[in-house]
Amino acid sequence: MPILEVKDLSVSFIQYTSGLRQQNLQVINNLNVSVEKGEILAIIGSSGSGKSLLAHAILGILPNNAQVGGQILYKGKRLTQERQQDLRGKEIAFIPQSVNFLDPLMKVGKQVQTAVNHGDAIAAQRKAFERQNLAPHVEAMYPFQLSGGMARRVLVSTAIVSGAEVIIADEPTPGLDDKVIQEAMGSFRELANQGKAVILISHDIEMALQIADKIAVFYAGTTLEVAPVADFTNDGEGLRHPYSKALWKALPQNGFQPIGGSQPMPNQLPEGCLFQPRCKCFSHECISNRPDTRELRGGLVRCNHAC
Ligand SMILES: Nc1ncnc2c1ncn2[C@@H]1O[C@H](COP(=O)(O)OP(=O)(O)OP(=O)(O)O)[C@@H](O)[C@H]1O
Ligand code: NI
Repeated sequence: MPILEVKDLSVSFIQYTSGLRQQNLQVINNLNVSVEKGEILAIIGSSGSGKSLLAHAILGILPNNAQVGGQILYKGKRLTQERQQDLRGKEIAFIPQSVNFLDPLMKVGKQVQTAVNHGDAIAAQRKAFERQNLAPHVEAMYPFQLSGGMARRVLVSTAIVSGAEVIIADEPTPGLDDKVIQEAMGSFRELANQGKAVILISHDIEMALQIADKIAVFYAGTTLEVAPVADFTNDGEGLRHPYSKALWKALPQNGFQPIGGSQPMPNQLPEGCLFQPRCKCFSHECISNRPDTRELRGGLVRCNHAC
């Protein structure tokens, strides 16, 4: 059984346009994804595809004007708002996209100590800092005194000391140098090897392929495919969706064959398949009929024609 399972998740925002007119902006559409203990699931997809919103929906930190449909299950039980509040930072830890989540007025050592749920907080913080290559004097520093890489490592330390079973990291490595990225990835692998489930959100497909066990490909607020990492090989013939194949072939080592067009905005989604306007192999059915997610060859796909 997956430790965390997202079934048919939808998120929309109620927006007020001119006067009191209401508009419902659908930003996540019937999204399905799951993660097992000991596994790293990478979520890839371009900007605006819904990666951060999925993380926020799992943690229960969406803004008040968000409406959520579908189900999120943790250990087989529905993750209600109450459970989300109880588990956040304890069993489900979040490494946010922005280092601004650090409290600017609190020394970073103290911040990490407050994330410890069991045992000696100071010892746990020091052990995590050592593991993250943060020198002992860093604990007495404030966030503004840290480099971007150090601030990231403090955030990773917070997740490590929490002892959480599910760790969700949203773009943990933007703008960092290779060495720091490798270190961060090493920490995630270590957590997975300890039996934790890690969800890693990333723009960087190559990095995701290096570290993850399973890749979810997001597009316009849904999952077009979930595939074991081993399917991203050769010509991509093991992949299921034309978009994942196109992403794979757009990588430099695969000939850098870009695809035309762009991801539709949430208020301009096509009626049928979300990828249809950019798809080379669409049929009449794809224009009128949005395919459901289905299981295929040990993965998931949302395409009328994948076989
Ligand atoms: N509070 C909000 N109100 C209305 N629309 C929103 C809100 N928050 C996010 N969105 C929209 O939802 C979509 C998904 O946003 P999200 O932040 O999840 O994208 P992302 O995949 O994380 O992108 P990035 O890679 O840039 O971080 C975007 O179109 C975004 O504009
Ligand atoms: Ni994001």
